[in-house]
Amino acid sequence: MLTLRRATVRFGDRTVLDAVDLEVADHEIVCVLGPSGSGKSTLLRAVAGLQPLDDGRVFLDGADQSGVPVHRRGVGLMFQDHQLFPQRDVAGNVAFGLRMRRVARAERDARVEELLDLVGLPGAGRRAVAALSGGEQQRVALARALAPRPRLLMLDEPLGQLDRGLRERLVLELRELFGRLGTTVLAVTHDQGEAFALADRVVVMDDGRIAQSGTPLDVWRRPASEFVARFLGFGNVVPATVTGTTADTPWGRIPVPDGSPQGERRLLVRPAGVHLAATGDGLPCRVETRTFRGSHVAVTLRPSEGPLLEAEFALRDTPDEGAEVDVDFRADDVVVLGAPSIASGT
Ligand SMILES: Nc1ncnc2c1ncn2[C@@H]1O[C@H](COP(=O)(O)OP(=O)(O)OP(=O)(O)O)[C@@H](O)[C@H]1O
Repeated sequence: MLTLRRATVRFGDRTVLDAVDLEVADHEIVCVLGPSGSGKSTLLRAVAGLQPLDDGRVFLDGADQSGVPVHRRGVGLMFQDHQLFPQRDVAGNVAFGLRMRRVARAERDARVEELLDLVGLPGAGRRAVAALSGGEQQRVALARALAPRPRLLMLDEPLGQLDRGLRERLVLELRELFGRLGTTVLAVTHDQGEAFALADRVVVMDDGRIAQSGTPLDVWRRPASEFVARFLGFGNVVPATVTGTTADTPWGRIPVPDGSPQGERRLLVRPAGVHLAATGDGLPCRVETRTFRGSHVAVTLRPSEGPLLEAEFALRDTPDEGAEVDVDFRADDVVVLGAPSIASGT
């Protein structure tokens, strides 16, 4: 449906999109994730036709979009700040794209009603947008973007300004809605929770390039690089020498999954891979901090050797702050990262 071939954008001598290849299939929901400045919005703008490419091509349904203006691309856009028209009521906002396409009045009204039902605002057509809550405005913006039946819907930080609870609810609603409508979606967010909940596939960007692309589960389970691992919030990344199913690390010898890359590597231990062991059977550690996280407790451990270790334990197993414990490691939650180690620091 959407194909980017070596899409490149430069601002002065800075390459903000660096020969990006990306495909989005019909009905697929793809979320582009990455730190601030990694080029996510530029990617969306390039697909929409708001940002010319310095090199490479964008294809929609196989057709090269070079020279095709924004309004001819058949894409819907929804930005973080909604950009609703304050002087128009809800129906006037939702009908905007339909009016631009000169859709007849009766059809327009019917479509607006249908859309407002769809986004959970039935009968809200006459309300003033200024009197709506943030979440309601977000729904109106979504209805407006969906009204002309775009072949591709693009969302830039769609839930950015809303509070956390509302975001978590809306993201599930969005996923359900897009699934029901069969909408093809390319969304951009810096919030990994949002991306993982919404997407069929996540694409992690690092400085204008794609660092990893895969299902949320794949990316979570097997981050491709230290950059991706750290971006996902994993802190236990150390240099290691991998031989067979064992790795020599600053925390001692630990097991790694069968088939792991061999030799000098970076290695990630997910917090769930750190387990309490019988005294004298593991790496001695002191419990530094405990943070209650609902279903588990996140614990920082200071080992007798090596850097601080992040662990998570079930509520009933969590040792007290200051306690001395021994831990061992489970291979299932150890990931030998792909690229060879760059010999430096931790
Ligand atoms: N019109 C422009 N002129 C010059 N530099 C620009 C322009 N637009 C974006 N940039 C720069 O390009 C880089 C990528 O910007 P972009 O907005 O695509 O990043 P992003 O990943 O979406 O970031 P954020 O999450 O903060 O929105 C940034 O360093 C930004 O300052």
